[in-house]
Amino acid sequence: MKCIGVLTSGGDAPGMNPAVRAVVRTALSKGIKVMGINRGYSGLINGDIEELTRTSVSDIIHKGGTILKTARCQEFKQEEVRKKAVNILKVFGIDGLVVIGGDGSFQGAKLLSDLGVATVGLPGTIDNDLAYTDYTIGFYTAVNTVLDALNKIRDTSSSHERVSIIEVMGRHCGDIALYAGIAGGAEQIIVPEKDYKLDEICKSIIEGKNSGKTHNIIILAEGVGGANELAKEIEDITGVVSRATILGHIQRGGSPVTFDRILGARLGAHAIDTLIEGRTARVVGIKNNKVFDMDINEALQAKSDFDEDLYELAKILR
Ligand SMILES: Nc1ncnc2c1ncn2[C@@H]1O[C@H](COP(=O)(O)OP(=O)(O)OP(=O)(O)O)[C@@H](O)[C@H]1O
Ligand SMILES: O=P(O)(O)OC[C@H]1O[C@](O)(CO)[C@@H](O)[C@@H]1O
Repeated sequence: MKCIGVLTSGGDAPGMNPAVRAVVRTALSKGIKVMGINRGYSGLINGDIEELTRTSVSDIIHKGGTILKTARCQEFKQEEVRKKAVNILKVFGIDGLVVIGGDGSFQGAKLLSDLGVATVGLPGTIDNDLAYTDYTIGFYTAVNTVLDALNKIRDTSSSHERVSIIEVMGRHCGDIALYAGIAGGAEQIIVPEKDYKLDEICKSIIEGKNSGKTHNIIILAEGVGGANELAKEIEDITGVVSRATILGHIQRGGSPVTFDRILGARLGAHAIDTLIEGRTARVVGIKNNKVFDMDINEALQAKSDFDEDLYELAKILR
């Protein structure tokens, strides 16, 4: 392997930069040239590609976003477009590709590997929705951002004696809601993996109020439904003033926390080792603090690993 390409795709995630840095510096340390592909698959099909050196990735370890930019590229779902991408890789002399992104990006990587490209996927998404790995790069930073907001909202919820509903990201995965809810002591955690009963939530709000509770925090994963609608329903039923806060893209930004920087470093380095050792159509991940690589098809088929124990613990502790 003489030259490796790296791209970031899908939603950006804090920690993508440390991962890119690790990919570049590990490859260079082994005598492999690195090409940075800008704007995900969109940049790949347009030949938006430039060589990366050690200094290209200096002073980025602490930065949110991705220096390579990212994009969503619907055309990549067409086989003729992917064939064009294969030709571009050949033109640039790239014989291995590291794709940093979420499950959609991995689908693209898998289909590229079916066309003979040596690919390795690196999990970069705040959602933590890739079941084959314990954590994805960006998840812990997003949880910290939510926690910071939750702490502040708790103050005003308490002063006004209101119900505060905080909507967080995670289309099909409740991990951001679950982790931030536990860490922030939310009264209710509503996630796509579990049904919830509005009547029971309202009953506990009224009981809490009667027993002198001044605040009431409900954390809601976006995949379940709208926070504003829920606030109105709760206010109508309980008579307690309810307000919604939708955190949105604030969760995708900011300096990566220690965990995401170290995860990016370890997974980035392992992705290069995987390619050098001739394993392709792989993804890298972490389980029980051990970095590993596995077949991309198996990884994409891994069943959701929602943490039921943590969810039950949240109910006891609230
Ligand atoms: N089925 C598919 N076939 C080929 N390419 C795909 C497929 N699904 C997604 N992609 C490519 O991957 C890109 C990123 O996918 P997507 O928008 O689903 O984000 P993601 O990687 O899942 O990240 P996030 O979890 O942050 O949203 C798409 O814009 C498209 O270019
Ligand atoms: O606004 P965008 O970039 O389309 O992405 C929003 C989506 O991306 C994610 O943040 C993942 O990065 C999802 O939780 C969210 O639904």
